[in-house]
Amino acid sequence: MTIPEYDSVFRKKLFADQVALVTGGGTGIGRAIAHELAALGATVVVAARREEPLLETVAEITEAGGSADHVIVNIREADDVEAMVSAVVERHGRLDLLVNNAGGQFPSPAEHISPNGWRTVVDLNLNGTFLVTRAAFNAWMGEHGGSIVSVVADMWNGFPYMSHTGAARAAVANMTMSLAVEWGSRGVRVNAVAPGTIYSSGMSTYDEEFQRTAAQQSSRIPAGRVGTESEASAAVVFLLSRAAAFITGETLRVDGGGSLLKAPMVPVEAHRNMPTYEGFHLAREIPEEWLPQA
Ligand SMILES: CCCCCCCCC/C=C/C(=O)SCCNC(=O)CCNC(=O)[C@H](O)C(C)(C)COP(=O)(O)OP(=O)(O)OC[C@H]1O[C@@H](n2cnc3c(N)ncnc32)[C@H](O)[C@@H]1OP(=O)(O)O
Ligand SMILES: NC(=O)C1=CN([C@@H]2O[C@H](COP(=O)(O)OP(=O)(O)OC[C@H]3O[C@@H](n4cnc5c(N)ncnc54)[C@H](OP(=O)(O)O)[C@@H]3O)[C@@H](O)[C@H]2O)C=CC1
Repeated sequence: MTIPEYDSVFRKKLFADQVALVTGGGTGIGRAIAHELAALGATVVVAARREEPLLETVAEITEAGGSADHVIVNIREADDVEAMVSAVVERHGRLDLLVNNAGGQFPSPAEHISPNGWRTVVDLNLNGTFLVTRAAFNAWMGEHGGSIVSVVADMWNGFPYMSHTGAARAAVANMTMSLAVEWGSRGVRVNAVAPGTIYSSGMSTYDEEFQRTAAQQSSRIPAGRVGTESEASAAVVFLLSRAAAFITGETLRVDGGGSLLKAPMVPVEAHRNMPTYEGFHLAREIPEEWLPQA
């Protein structure tokens, strides 16, 4: 059976002779990015903790005529990260493109997140992203230039029930701006992509109730639907490419307009637990019918 080519909107050989590292590249959005970059001529290294999905993705890419291999890494471990980046540069002689896609979290009301649960999610999404970015700069990009894109999330207006990841992703967006300034003179562009709800394989890591809530997001998204892995990939590939040569420090939303709506992701229960403030006797008191009814 012939493997159909990745139907990228970008031109073939766009990344010929370039080497890309995609963390979390064995599954979901990262896997789509790895496929698209390989179809555009890059040699792609996919990296994550579990070897099986990485091997599968490498096999798929190879079968489709692309060039790929893998490294096992826990991006929360600084030594692992250094070893991963050294392996890429030793094997392939360069590292032009970095996609910080590895990440994740669990849904929970904030008051039930344990201290270790909070630390784990921040460690993965913020500290891990920093460690990989720093290692790529020090091992190659600082001297030769490069392009970095981190996958964050729709954390504008907060991220209720995922407050740990919201805080960590907002921090990555801020770090993206800092590094764009620090590393511009070294020929390194640093950007981020903020997906809204994407129907990726990552969704199946959640329980059914959460997936139902995610599926209901369509009515709160101007596009009228959730997004695809390829839609997230296309934005990452654009920012990595020369088409974005004058873009750095940016976080690009890929959310069908969902982040523009002020409607809460989770409805607020009717309550009267926030007493009003009226500073003087002439103030207009909110009438009963304007207050939530029991
Ligand atoms: C709202 C509508 C929106 C609807 C809109 C939907 C938008 C969705 C947007 C986002 C989608 C995606 O990201 S999809 C991608 C999803 N993919 C992933 O999340 C994969 C990566 N995730 C992970 O690996 C895990 O979730 C993560 C916790 C981060 C790391 O796991 P580890 O095995 O390394 O960690 P563990 O040792 O198991 O756990 C470390 C601590 O975290 C706690 N912990 C772990 N899972 C927990 C859980 N489910 N609930 C409570 N606490 C948990 C543990 O109890 C530990 O704390 P102590 O017990 O105190 O020691
Ligand atoms: N799908 C969505 O709606 C959205 C997704 N995102 C983000 O997009 C990115 C990709 O997610 P998606 O494809 O949906 O889900 P996946 O769960 O499929 O992807 C997460 C990837 O990260 C890897 N990973 C997790 N922890 C580590 C670690 N400590 N070290 C190295 N690799 C790690 C996982 O591999 P392994 O477990 O083998 O290590 C996995 O390949 C994530 O950052 C996610 O949070 C953001 C907004 C929305």
